[in-house]
Amino acid sequence: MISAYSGTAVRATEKPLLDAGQGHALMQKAAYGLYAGTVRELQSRRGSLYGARVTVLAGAGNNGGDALYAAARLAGRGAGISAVLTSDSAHPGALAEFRRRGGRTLSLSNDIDACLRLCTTADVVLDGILGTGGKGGLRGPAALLAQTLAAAEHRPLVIACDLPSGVDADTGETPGDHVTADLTVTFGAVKTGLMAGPGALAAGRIECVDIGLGNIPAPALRRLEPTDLAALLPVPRSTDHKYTRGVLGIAAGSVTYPGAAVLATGAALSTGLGMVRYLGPEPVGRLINSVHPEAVCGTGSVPDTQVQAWVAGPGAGTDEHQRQRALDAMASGLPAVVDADAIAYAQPGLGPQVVLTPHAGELTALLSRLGEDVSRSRIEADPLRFARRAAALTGATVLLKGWATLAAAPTGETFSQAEATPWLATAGSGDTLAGILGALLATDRWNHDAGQAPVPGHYAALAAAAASLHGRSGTLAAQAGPVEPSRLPAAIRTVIRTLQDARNAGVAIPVV
Ligand SMILES: NC(=O)C1=CN([C@@H]2O[C@H](COP(=O)(O)OP(=O)(O)OC[C@H]3O[C@@H](n4cnc5c(N)ncnc54)[C@H](OP(=O)(O)O)[C@@H]3O)[C@@H](O)[C@H]2O)[C@@H](O)CC1
Ligand SMILES: [K+]
Repeated sequence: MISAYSGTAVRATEKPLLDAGQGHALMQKAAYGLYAGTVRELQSRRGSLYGARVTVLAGAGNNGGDALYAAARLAGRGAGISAVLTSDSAHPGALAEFRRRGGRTLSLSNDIDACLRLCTTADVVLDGILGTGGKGGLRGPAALLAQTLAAAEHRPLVIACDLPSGVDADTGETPGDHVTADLTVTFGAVKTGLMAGPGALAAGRIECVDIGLGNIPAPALRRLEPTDLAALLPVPRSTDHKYTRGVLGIAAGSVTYPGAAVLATGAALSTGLGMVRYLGPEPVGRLINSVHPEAVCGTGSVPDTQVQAWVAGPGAGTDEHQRQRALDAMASGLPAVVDADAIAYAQPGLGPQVVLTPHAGELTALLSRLGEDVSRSRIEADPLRFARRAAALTGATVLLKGWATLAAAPTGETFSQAEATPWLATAGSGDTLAGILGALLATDRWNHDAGQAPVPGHYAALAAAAASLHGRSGTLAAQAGPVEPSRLPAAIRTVIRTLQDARNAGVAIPVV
């Protein structure tokens, strides 16, 4: 599990250490981590460091200090080092060491063209303009620098020091121009802003360097890793039969949109469960059975159907019966995935076992109905805040889909998963995610262990697991070309088998 903390929390944890005079030692550890991360990246990309051109973008604060010290170490390995000073001042000790190692410096305010050239002709750019002390986006010439880097024809490798400059460490917002990195080497703890919103996209791959900060209070955000995912996947016990494994009710699809029901059913069956009971129009049931003969299809009502969890909404359109089933599923007290058209029926007072699965547009409409007018672009700029807000207002768990998909519990626990491939942005992809999550809810052991209340955030963890499984399956399927959602079930089974085989063998779980 990766835990992320707000920049504010990390700074508060650092404060006593700084007051005790350990600032220099902490900076040396951070700089060494950045140096080592850069060496690894360069060696894997070009085989050697010798002769690599490294340009540091150094701001006035400690972030620039880290990057200058790291570059000074790189000079010791044969790299040619230069720095663009983006402010009138720079960390004095780090600048002196940088120059002592032969680094040359240019001032951004003196010769902007030469500085831009230094960036676009580098092999590696170390971004040390702003760290956790940054406020607002990049300004003036530093903003131009970031734009030039983003548009460069031969883009150098960009490694962010602690976080890409211009990203808000607490929220992932990018209020103005910002650096986009290939790799972010972050210090002490992963910052929340690297795993949420535009910051997650700007961060690239994340490496965290331990600099001995000790414990930071409760994480703001968590991310499931393969071992966590494997532990949440359903494994049948030898005493199980189809009913004890878990039965999922699916009230999805309509005569207008029958395919959504087929996709949700296929994904649920591939995730592994005892049975799918489908409720919906007869022609849709017949279509499902032509692909999945094992699904039990009917036209009945939710209260008359015995299941452990529900999926409601995908492809339901304006079908009145499906609307009633979605309302009944939400009121049933059972875990329920409420997707697509059914999200419109969500009201305050739901429990955490109800998982709403909006994208940003659907969340805009939901929040507006709940009395909060906020634009889609505002939600996309700060998804963490609005996923949590929707969870607090409805009492439900909210899975907000996006580049980094967020799962927020009404009690505040939040997960971020970023395994998805852009190839998954296709019609039918959401129906598949709903089916996967439905299967995880139907087979969830808390469901079957009567009398035990799930821990807070439990349904958010399951929603995150579904998002991770969906993303990994999409990435695997994309290896064979553009992803059709109907191809995802085969990939889901492969990902699950890989995770379970590795867990059973007690070996490190490969990242699919
Ligand atoms: N603390 C520690 O123990 C350790 C910290 N470490 C490292 O330090 C980093 C935090 O360092 P930091 O506090 O010096 O802040 P940092 O982000 O470098 O710069 C602040 C400066 O930028 C300025 N400024 C602000 N916004 C601006 C803008 N939009 N555009 C332009 N300028 C702007 C601001 O000016 P002001 O607003 O105050 O006038 C101030 O001068 C942290 O991320 C990590 O890398 C590690 O070494 C490990 C030990
Ligand atoms: K930075």
